[in-house]
Amino acid sequence: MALMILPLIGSVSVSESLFVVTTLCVVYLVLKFFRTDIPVGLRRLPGPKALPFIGNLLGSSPYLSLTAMSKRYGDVFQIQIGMRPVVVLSGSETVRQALIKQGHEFSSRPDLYSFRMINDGKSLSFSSDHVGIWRARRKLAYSALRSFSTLEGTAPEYTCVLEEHICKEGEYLINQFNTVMKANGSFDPFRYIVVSVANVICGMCFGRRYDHNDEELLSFVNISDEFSKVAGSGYLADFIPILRFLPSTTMKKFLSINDRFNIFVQKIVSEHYATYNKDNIRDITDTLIDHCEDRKLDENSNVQMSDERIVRIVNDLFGAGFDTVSTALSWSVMYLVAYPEIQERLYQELKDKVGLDRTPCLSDKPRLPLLEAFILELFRHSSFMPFTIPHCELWKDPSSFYPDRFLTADGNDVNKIEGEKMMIFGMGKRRCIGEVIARNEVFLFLAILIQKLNFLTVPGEPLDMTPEYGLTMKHKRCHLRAKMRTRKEQ
Ligand code: HEM
Repeated sequence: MALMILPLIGSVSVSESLFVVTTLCVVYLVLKFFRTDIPVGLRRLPGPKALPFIGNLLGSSPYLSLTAMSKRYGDVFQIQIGMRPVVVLSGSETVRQALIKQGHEFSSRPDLYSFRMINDGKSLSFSSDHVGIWRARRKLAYSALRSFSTLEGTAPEYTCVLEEHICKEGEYLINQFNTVMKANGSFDPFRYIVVSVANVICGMCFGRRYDHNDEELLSFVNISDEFSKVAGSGYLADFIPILRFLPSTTMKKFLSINDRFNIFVQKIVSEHYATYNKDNIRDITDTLIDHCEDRKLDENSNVQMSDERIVRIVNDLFGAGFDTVSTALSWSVMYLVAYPEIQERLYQELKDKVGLDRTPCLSDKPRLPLLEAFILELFRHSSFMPFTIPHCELWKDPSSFYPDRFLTADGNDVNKIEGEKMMIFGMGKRRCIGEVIARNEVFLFLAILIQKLNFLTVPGEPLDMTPEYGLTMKHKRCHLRAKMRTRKEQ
């Protein structure tokens, strides 16, 4: 700014000069105000030099820029995003030290402007509260999820209600892929997978499912990438506060998705309140209403939460439950297409260990080690939630997609020690509470799809596996083909 003004100084008026000097003073004072002083005896963390107001530029793939910086500055360094100082931790030991050994200190979330817009600022996942109320809500959410996912199914062939929902949605998904294939010759995998996955969590939270063409459901699940971009710290006004006052199409879209989502959930919660019967708890929403009635809250923390806060937990579960799992499954289909020989091996494993006459089930897991290894490798290689991944030095030949790295030497089992290095669900006090459900969903949906369908590219359309940055990184929307497996192939 000063460089641009200096050559002109000879021809400017006194009032213009005064204006320039005043502006420079204000800028200086603002910079001084936001500068964080280091307490005596402590050192400033290493890190790249930041530009005033803008901070460090991370480009469109922040996880790659940060990985490059960690090579230069080490496992603990500081950057500046806009006007906010940010400490970056990398390397599994450092992350473990922070999130497990010093778990309490690191269990909060930053108080970002965009996070306050999610779930009216009362989100279990995004709000900066990390003690009393957050702990009580997390406990409640966890127990509601656990009791509902282990509940018995409505028919004897299903061991639990989660299995029943996934099996039914898996069959609907196959029919849907076949219908669209017949009509159009190809399909957009995410568009259909997201509805099936949303239906599983809808079944558990609200006891209902939606049609693949339901406009209301599609109006927010099918554009969840817009939400993910902002929630993945991609919104500049979170870091440069003055930008909040400027019109922003990103924020407009973000607010609109949040609104549609809240209205959708609120309507169902109101219907549940109207028909609630203590002796017939139908789903997770009823469980939460039941808790409001009983006030059976965290006995240890003496925390009292409003009814509204308790019922809002269902927003968090539904929101966290569909975007993550559908992103994982959509990537899985991309990898199956990208590595046809692995797809064939997975099909053979299913054919040999489960057969083709019955639908796979959750108890088939120990019989299908290659599928388990494929899922672990998918989590590792796609790293679609990039800020929880372990340092790549942990893996031999990290850029290859190689599921066998997660198998024992004889190939008959999953190598548990290697599997436990996979930290896509986070760790410590904020670790994902939906991990068991998510792992089961990805496993069973995939087993059902691979048993029946062979996924292929569309001729002439090369596969683009470049991830698009967001809280959950998605592949670009694309078209694929699927063919029903015939008995002849067996
Ligand atoms: C493959 C699927 C999934 C992945 C990769 C995943 C990953 C994660 C990660 C990385 C976190 C943040 C951990 C941290 O901050 O350190 C998280 C939090 C969370 N997840 Fe998941 N998740 C998945 C599926 C699910 C499902 C199915 C549900 C619920 C049904 C769920 C519910 C939550 C909730 C409520 C939180 C917030 C916890 C808190 O802040 O206390 N997730 N998840």
